[in-house]
Amino acid sequence: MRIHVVDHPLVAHKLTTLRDKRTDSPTFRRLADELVTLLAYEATRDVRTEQVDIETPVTPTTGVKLSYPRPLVVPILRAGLGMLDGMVRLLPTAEVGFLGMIRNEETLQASTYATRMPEDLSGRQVYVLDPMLATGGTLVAAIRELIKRGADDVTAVVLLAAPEGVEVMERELAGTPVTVVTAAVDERLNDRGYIVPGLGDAGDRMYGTVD
Ligand SMILES: O=P(O)(O)OC[C@H]1O[C@H](OP(=O)(O)OP(=O)(O)O)[C@H](O)[C@@H]1O
Ligand SMILES: O=c1cc[nH]c(=O)[nH]1
Ligand SMILES: [Mg+2]
Repeated sequence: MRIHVVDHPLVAHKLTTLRDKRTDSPTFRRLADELVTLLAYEATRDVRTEQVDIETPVTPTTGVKLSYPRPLVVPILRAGLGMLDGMVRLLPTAEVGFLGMIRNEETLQASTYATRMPEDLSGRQVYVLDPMLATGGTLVAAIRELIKRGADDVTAVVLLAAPEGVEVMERELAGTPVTVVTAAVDERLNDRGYIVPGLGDAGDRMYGTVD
């Protein structure tokens, strides 16, 4: 597994506002969207392309276009949904699948409550979106499902990662074609499995849940 931490002042600036507990839900959603677009630029560095012949008003030339089969983008509901628009803005022809997953806040075990994506992902590049890589349980389960369906290149785009979760992914997904692109790797997890300093519960902050 490869990990790429995007080191850029605009990313750091937006992430700082996202972390701030005073940032309200509409601003949180807008910043998450902008941040994903910046991360997507790095995450798609190896997106597959093919050569294409075109004519400019001046002369024939060759360029590139995204290859078929099209990439698949999979947001992990709920919080990953807030990253979808920012990603498909850069990849407008991508197909979109969905995975609904929830982490039990007592046991920290992830479970899947909804799956809607192609059965056969052979030869497909897949971009998984989830703002938080905490214990790693959610992303490991999601990526195992994608690889089981035949995906041969998976990139997870996350806003924040914990070192514990990165270690779990490296161990559990060793030898698989997986890359993680993130805005930061934070200090640690607390005893409730939250990232420190983190940004709190991404889904709650994005959608205004207060329970
Ligand atoms: O790395 P892990 O320890 O598995 O934790 C990370 C997961 O927890 C959060 O989702 P949550 O279960 O809160 O669901 P939500 O998006 O519906 O709020 C987050 O969006 C990740 O999916
Ligand atoms: O810090 C964390 C950990 C898991 N899920 C979140 O939303 N935030
Ligand atoms: Mg949540």
